Amino acid sequence: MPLKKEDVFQLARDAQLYAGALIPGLDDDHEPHFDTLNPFTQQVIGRVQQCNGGHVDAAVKAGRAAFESGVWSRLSPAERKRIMLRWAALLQERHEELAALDCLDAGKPITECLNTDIPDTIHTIAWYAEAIDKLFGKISPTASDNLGLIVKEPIGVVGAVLPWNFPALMLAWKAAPALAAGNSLVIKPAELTSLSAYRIVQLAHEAGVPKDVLTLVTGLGEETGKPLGLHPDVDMVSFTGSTEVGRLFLTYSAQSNLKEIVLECGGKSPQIVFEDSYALEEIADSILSAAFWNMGENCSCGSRLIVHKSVKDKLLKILQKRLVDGWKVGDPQDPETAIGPMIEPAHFEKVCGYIKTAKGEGAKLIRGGEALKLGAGMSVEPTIFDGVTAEMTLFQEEVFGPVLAVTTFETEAEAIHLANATNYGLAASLYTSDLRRAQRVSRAIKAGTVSINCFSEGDIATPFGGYKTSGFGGRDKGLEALEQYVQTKTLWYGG
Ligand SMILES: NC(=O)C1=CN([C@@H]2O[C@H](COP(=O)(O)OP(=O)(O)OC[C@H]3O[C@@H](n4cnc5c(N)ncnc54)[C@H](O)[C@@H]3O)[C@@H](O)[C@H]2O)C=CC1
Ligand code: BAL
Repeated sequence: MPLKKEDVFQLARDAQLYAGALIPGLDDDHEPHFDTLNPFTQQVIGRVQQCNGGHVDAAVKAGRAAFESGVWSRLSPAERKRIMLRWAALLQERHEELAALDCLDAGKPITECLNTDIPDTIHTIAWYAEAIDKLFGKISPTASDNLGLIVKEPIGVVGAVLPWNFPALMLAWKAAPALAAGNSLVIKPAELTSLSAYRIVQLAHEAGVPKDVLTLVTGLGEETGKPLGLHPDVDMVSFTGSTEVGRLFLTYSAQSNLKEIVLECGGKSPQIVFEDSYALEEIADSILSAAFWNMGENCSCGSRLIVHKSVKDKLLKILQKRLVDGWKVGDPQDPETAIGPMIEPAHFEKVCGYIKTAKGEGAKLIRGGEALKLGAGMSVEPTIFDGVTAEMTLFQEEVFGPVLAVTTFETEAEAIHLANATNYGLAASLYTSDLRRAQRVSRAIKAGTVSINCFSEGDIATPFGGYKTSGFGGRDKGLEALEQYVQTKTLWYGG
């Protein structure tokens, strides 16, 4: 019987939740482990197994043997699709349980988990399942006595290293295309949020994905993530997380077997509001969502508002009023809550540090800036700084919290210059009612996703990833993601 979210909340109160290795032969040894906490109550809600290099090696060996046996890699795409659709159906049956796990483990508002994270997780898996039996190879132009076929083959053993901010959804963004393409996959969730990953992988096995093909190693970055990055028999790693750790994966690859690396890292996304924007009341909610959705703990967070000087004061007034009327801060289990606690005390301190630095560098605090005690956890009031210049830390560095930096401009060229004036290039939004301006500016912004008159990461059909230090090696989502989990082979038939 699927668990209801109330049952999961009770299990968490009893500290009965668990996540650990899912590797054939090793998945009943739960030790050593560390505790996982509810960010709102700061109470232990369960245990997470601390996997080591030995676990990683066992998972990779299982994945390699399964890959060479063809049990999944040589299955017809239609058969893989059938199993993955069954997986999606099982997740649908369990969607309340999965939403509750991410709410409790990550402090994400339950309404978000129920309406966005888990439905998108399920849709991602179903979408790649449906895509995989509709991709055709190519025949090259040759003389009639030759035949050149260009075929796609799975890469082999893939590692997926995940962040804590969208635990279930980021797993799906990696696992769905990697498995649909026929690879074996070793998943390493973030140490702070492993609970939903454990359940989602169990359900994949129940649906028929062979246990050797899809394995899970829980644990810390150095002890579990690093051996995966350095493993000589892993063919590719797809990573989402900080740019700093993303760089490490490039060095792991260089130090080992030149495995392919795909990185989806941080951002400092601009939101440009031109003087000819649609009614400011109409765009205000979109601007606030970009800045404060998921407590600002989002790689595509629209953390820089670049606004034309003539409309700034009016827009800021509207934004502040909307923040008072909406955006309830509180217990993530409350369906009305829009802003929950920060993921952990250390991260809260980091966000507070950025607020302090912004004040010290001369930015003008116009809203928020205060620490908020939320249950036993901590959050930060949705915060807005005006007068932020391109030289300031708040303009340049990813805060990963609910802090919006406001900068003004006077010309279109200046707006473009400011938008591009960081090392990041993940996403951007622009607001204008001039179609030609929208076309010009969207092309000039160096970012992987540019939303026009809205804030969006697109949908599952559109690729997602970054320019500059926001990304490397490929994209999540879309058919582009599927392509990076296969390699190309030429078959040349002689006459
Ligand atoms: N998508 C994004 O843009 C994300 C950005 N971040 C940023 O990164 C900061 C730190 O957050 P973290 O969760 O600590 O992200 P992180 O980049 O440290 O961790 C992401 C993943 O990498 C693993 N990892 C960490 N150190 C490793 C190492 N030395 N070798 C191999 N694997 C390693 C972690 O266990 C986790 O699974 C945040 O404050 C935020 O600024 C965090 C999560 C997501
Ligand atoms: N917003 C989805 C990707 C990420 O934050 O890591």
